[in-house]
Amino acid sequence: MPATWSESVEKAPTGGGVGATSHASRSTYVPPHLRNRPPSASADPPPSATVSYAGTLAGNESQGQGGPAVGGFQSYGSRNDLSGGGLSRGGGGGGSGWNNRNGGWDRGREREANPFQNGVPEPEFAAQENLGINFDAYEDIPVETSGKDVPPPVNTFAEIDLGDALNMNIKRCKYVKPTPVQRHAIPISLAGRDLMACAQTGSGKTAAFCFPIISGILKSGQSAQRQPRMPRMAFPLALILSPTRELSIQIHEEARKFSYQTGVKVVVAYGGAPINQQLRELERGVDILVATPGRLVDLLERARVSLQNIRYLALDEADRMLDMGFEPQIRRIVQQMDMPPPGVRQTLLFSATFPKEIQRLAADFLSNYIFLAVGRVGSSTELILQRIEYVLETDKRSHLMDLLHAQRANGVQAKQALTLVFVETKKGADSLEHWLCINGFPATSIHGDRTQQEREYALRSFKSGKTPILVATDVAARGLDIPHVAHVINFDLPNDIDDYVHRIGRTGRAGKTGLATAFFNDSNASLAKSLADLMQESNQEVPAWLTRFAARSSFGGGRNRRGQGGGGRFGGRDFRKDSSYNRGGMDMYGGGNSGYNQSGGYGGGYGSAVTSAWD
Ligand SMILES: Nc1ncnc2c1ncn2[C@@H]1O[C@H](COP(=O)(O)OP(=O)(O)OP(=O)(O)O)[C@@H](O)[C@H]1O
Repeated sequence: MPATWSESVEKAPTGGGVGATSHASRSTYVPPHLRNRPPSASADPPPSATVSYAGTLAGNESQGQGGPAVGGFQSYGSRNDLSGGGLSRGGGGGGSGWNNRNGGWDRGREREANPFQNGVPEPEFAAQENLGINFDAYEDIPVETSGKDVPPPVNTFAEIDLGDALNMNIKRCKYVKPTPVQRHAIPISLAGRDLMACAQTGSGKTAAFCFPIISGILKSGQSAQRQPRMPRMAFPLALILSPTRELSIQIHEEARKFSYQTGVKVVVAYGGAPINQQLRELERGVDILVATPGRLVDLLERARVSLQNIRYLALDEADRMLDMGFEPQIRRIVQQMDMPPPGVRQTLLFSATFPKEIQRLAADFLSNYIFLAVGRVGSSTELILQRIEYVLETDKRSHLMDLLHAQRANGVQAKQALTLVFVETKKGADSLEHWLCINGFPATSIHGDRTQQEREYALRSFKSGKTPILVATDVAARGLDIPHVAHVINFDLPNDIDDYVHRIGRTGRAGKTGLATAFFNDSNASLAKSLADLMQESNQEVPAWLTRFAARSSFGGGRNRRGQGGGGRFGGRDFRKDSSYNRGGMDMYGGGNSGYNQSGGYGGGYGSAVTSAWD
């Protein structure tokens, strides 16, 4: 089964004809002004615009799912084991053991595409990246938890009762032991507790929320239920929301690996792709729905999804999901539809950054939750070497060229050294991509003005090394896990330090090291203080000129979600511990909602409007 829309288009027998960029096997560059054109008889770009690159990598692009199509899978067969019944919470494992959900998949097992295959036989997965994870890099990482009765962490996956099928998939993923956030978050979630978890980029948060959800569904024996009177409506048990389409696609791919041959069915729904295919998938049954908010609202309005059976709600990049751009949609989905309230469902919020204002807002969605911070809240990992260079606006391109030439001279190339370049605007991305290509550096771009098909193609072309430079807006800033991103360049710095943290976090993942370079000039003065502070906290060398900028601009304000705060951020970062938030002596650790911000609408005055790149 093609995992994404463009895969399905590319695999369609009609072939080609969906625009020049749809040629999966060609490393052709299409200038921005020629994109989004209707198909022509010959989709080939003009020869002058063609940049051929890294012939050695040709053919590396098509990474289909390999396995047979799932199509036609209709039901879980013998899932008459709804003994769990209701929406009971809590780990509740007891001795009852694991419900056998294999019936449906057993019968249709040959139909379940192997998510591990990716076009190569399963044993070769052993050569995957995760073997190299450097756990020493996480050895002395500070961890803080707060809340009532925090379950103790575990040291190994074996200590946790996740079930055989899931354990098998963990082995298939080559996860030898849990990362720090997994060590703490998984037992908390398995105990049925709500969780707000903050852990550094690339530290394994996806598995930290997926494992307990899959395990909980398996344990309960509940399955994707159907209402005979509403056969076309899907009733997922878990909802995972993320801010971008590409991140939803990635979470879906990960969750499918984790739930392989467990009988747990994962479906993804995101904007920009034809809704009909997603509707068909949903009709076949769904346990875990991964979605972007906009598409989910559409599905809810069409009455094709009901949230009444939701037992698990996970928000990835939760601070982003609750900031001004997404908050109304999230409230609509979570509070104004038919989803069970906090205390009935279990809610898991994850991000690498959690501004206090957002924590306060998030409390509306949680019940008696545990706050977990692994590493410094919102800090960057020390695995990333950060360099800040003063570069005038007019010199940025030549400076970038120097960096890329130096990189090439060092012999690190193509797939082994991908470079991600962040810019401020969609136009700027197109223009820089074009300029790089005509200067002999194969690049592609991802931003909100590109079609979804082009976005997915660009990402695959980048991952494969065919175009080892990706010019991106913030649409690629969060969550994307792309192996071999060796260098993140902030050609234009963001206005917000948290965005910077997420952007540079595209490198230095899963214990590996990475490099992040930023071009700074006077127009970034408002970021100087938070940037200098962040670098200091991450044991980076702060240039003297930046310290001077920071001293000068510290009065200036600027858009900074972190607020005044000051001082080290580790310790007391659960906003419930901050007396200024703890109005009226309310027991913030008590059950039920916090009572803050019930009306919604955070007015903190930060954050740019959500661009069309999102969702
Ligand atoms: N226990 C583990 N052992 C080895 N590798 C792991 C383990 N857990 C996760 N990984 C790998 O670490 C990488 C980063 O994980 P993930 O994408 O979940 O990070 P994240 O914390 O969500 O990052 P971000 O904040 O950028 O979203 C992935 O490639 C994942 O497969």
